[in-house]
Amino acid sequence: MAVDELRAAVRDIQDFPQPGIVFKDITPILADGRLLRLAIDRFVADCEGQGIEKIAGIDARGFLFGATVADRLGLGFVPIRKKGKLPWKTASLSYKLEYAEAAIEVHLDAFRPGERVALIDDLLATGGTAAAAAKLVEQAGGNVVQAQFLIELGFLKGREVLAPHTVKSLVVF
Ligand SMILES: O=P(O)(O)OC[C@H]1O[C@H](OP(=O)(O)OP(=O)(O)O)[C@H](O)[C@@H]1O
Ligand SMILES: Nc1ncnc2[nH]cnc12
Repeated sequence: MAVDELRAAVRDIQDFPQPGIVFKDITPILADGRLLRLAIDRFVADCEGQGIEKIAGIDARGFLFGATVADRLGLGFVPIRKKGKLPWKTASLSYKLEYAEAAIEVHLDAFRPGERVALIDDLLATGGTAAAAAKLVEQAGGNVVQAQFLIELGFLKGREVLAPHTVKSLVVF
């Protein structure tokens, strides 16, 4: 099955970026044209029928998938960036993730009021990053219809942190 091929290609790196973390390395998927297309096809299929009007991608790995999906669907793409990178007026939030703390920002004029947004990132772990991103989209006027991930680490229960938003993941570990 296609999803099993994606799962098999993810590489586990022990103790990165710090002891105790098993890092899910997606670069083998990015490096394989067939697998990359397969992943993008699945992301696109999960958007269909949802009336999505804009894609928001989370810095940095979420840009790889988000912008590609946006292009496939003929939609605009909004970057949710790590603090200090966006040049205009922003909404900003600090958050905790599996192995760090950080802050992300979005431009305040990124969405039309009520615009239907799919939020895309490579990986859902504790949900800290995606929950902060969803709040930012809403502070900027967007309506988060769903959050989509290549990988979900189910045992970290990020899905519960994102509730009541709909979560769609291609591969669950
Ligand atoms: O669910 P969480 O516990 O919040 O973790 C998930 C986040 O962690 C990683 O990003 P990271 O901040 O390492 O940034 P990168 O994409 O720039 O590597 C990953 O790409 C997600 O954005
Ligand atoms: N275990 C993990 N592997 C890759 N990216 C992550 N982001 C947060 N936790 C992660």
